[in-house]
Amino acid sequence: LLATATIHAQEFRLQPTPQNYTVQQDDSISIPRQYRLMAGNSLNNGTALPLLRSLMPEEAPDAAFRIYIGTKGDKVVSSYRKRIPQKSEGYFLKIEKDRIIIAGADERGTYYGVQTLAQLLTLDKLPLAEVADYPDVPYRGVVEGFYGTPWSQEDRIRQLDFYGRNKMNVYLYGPKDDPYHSTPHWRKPYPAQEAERLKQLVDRARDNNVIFYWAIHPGQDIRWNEEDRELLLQKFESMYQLGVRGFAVFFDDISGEGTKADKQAELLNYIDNHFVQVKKDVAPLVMCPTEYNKSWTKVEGGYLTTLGEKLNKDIQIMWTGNRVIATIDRPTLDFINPLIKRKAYIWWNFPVSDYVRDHLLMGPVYGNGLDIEDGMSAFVSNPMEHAEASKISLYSVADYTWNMEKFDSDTSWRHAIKDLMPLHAEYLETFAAHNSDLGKNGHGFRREESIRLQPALSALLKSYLEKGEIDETAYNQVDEECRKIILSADMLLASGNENRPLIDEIRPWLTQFKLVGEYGKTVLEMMRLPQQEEAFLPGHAHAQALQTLMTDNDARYPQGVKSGSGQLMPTFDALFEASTKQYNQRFHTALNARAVYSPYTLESNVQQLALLPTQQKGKEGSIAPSNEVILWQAGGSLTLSMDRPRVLATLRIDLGTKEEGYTHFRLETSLDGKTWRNANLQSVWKGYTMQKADVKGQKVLKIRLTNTSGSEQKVYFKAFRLTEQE
Ligand SMILES: CCCCCN1[C@H](CO)[C@@H](O)[C@@H](O)[C@@H]1CC(=O)NC
Repeated sequence: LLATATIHAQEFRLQPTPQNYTVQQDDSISIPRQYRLMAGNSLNNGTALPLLRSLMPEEAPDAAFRIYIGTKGDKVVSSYRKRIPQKSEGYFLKIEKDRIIIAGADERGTYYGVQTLAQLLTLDKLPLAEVADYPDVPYRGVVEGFYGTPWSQEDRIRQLDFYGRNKMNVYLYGPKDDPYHSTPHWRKPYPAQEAERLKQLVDRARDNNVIFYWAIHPGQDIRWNEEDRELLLQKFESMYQLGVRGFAVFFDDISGEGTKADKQAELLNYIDNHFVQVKKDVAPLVMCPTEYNKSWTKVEGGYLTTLGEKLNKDIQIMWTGNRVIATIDRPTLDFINPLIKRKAYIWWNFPVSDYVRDHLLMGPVYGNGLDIEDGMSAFVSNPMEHAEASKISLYSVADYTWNMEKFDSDTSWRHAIKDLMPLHAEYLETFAAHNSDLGKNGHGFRREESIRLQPALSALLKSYLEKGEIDETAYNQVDEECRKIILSADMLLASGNENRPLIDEIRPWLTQFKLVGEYGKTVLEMMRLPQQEEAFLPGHAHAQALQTLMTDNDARYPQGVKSGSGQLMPTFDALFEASTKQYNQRFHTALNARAVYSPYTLESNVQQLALLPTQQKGKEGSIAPSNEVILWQAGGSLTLSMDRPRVLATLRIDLGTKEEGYTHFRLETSLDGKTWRNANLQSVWKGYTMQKADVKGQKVLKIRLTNTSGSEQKVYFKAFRLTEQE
């Protein structure tokens, strides 16, 4: 506890950064043990008072110290009325020698004033401070909208408490793989147990002054008729009975009938007029369009303009930016807002990692404009399936959306890490700094990684590759960082209960991170020895052993676990290869000089498949699955090439579609890359989407899968696995 207090005292900052915060110079009071509460009755069924009482338990009617708390219009704060910012969710907080005043523009503003007081109370003395504060962006928070394992109940409870502390006011529940959110069961009410858990979340959201939005994803099989419309409204009504007061309809990642703009608008206006406006205590309806980013929009097609013209004005329209994964800037908003005739409700696809699941995205939030707060109605982040690990980014999203012009990416990132693990902050920062880039991916979105070490890494590599020399300064910096990497991994793995949920989430990556540090140290030693015939060998063998260990993936993550993949590993691999080649030339040997070896290479002109990693374990080979909807263009193909002809035993493919879906594709094999022969596919189990090819005993060099249907096919890429004959 002492360490925490020390950390806080050293670099105390309020989170998110307030609009106005002044402290009377080195004047403070000790935290009052007792106080007399003067509360406005507008707070009676709100959550500001319970939070205050949890922070300062000793109420005493005759205490000298007083706390005045209320919203604009309450008598108890009437003399401070003019100090309250005229902005929704604004508040005025003042600490004086004998009193504290918290006056909100509305109940949530008052609650945020108490949250700010909560942070000041972590100091050992209360500064005589004055805060006049309010948010830049009206709706700020998180959309749980990713593919993959939905967050657990515990994850979500911790998330909601985190949103309350960080002044985020929106959580949209929309996990793609919840069958009651999407096809097939969106029409059905939740079974009792799930309903009870959702009710707990709704209650927890209310405690944290967070609007819990429940989203429905009906587009894949909705019929535009009265029956489905009523079933959807009944589902919303059943969620309303659970306490939900925010509703959304997502039409993203679908195909077919459900994509029609006029039908979508008709349904949404009906819901607005017959449900949202009737209930009176429900937040504005939110919808996610099918064309939700600029690269998927054909303006002349009229989809967005139809929504812009027809949708009731208070219905919010989501937007991910110029691409599926993109940062948001002024030109992005200047494109979309005029089309939809309202301010976009930004769905920011970061730090979501469901398309690069072997990576963690732990780096700073950066790249969004700092001058665009007036151009959006909301900014919600679609996070990783790793709830705790996502908090680094979410902390900064809260900071950015509350006070955009004062947002400082690096300061916010460092404080996010301190907030997550105050006692191990330096170790978590080392880990996070080297686990931020996504690697190559179908969306072309990249992030900076190992920023502070980059100059040393490139100097070391450059002097070694070009002059065979060692840049001693760079060498020592990289060597020291490898020591810190190994130390950080061990300290975090052994960090016990400080933040066990976080360590449980990132453990495979921590193990990998330690191997990266050891690999770096081993390669650095090799660099010193390519002229020594005997001494070089153990290091080379150790480096290869570490390479093997780094590809031996954790069973829970079949697609692999990557760490330091942006800067560290490419540099260490290049140095491994260069020093081994030097040794081979000097001693006319043939030590293996390839750092990353796989017998399979993948080529494809289907953008989202082209960069999927291939794996080999013993006799098994695979292309890593993707979680997304793949837009497979007509004529598009994927080719898996071997390093030499190999005899197949089995080949299984799963495109997530039924029998007839496979008629759109042709599977072929080739021994020379020129002449191809068809391989028939048949379903493995009736009614399942996995298919097997009759390739047993065939010697092949290449395998090719082509969309021969003449039109784009939207499929999944759930499996592409082969086994070779012994
Ligand atoms: C075909 C591209 C699918 C893009 C899917 N994006 C995310 C990134 O992978 C994924 O989490 C999914 O929920 C989301 C859909 C989306 O961006 N909706 C506005």
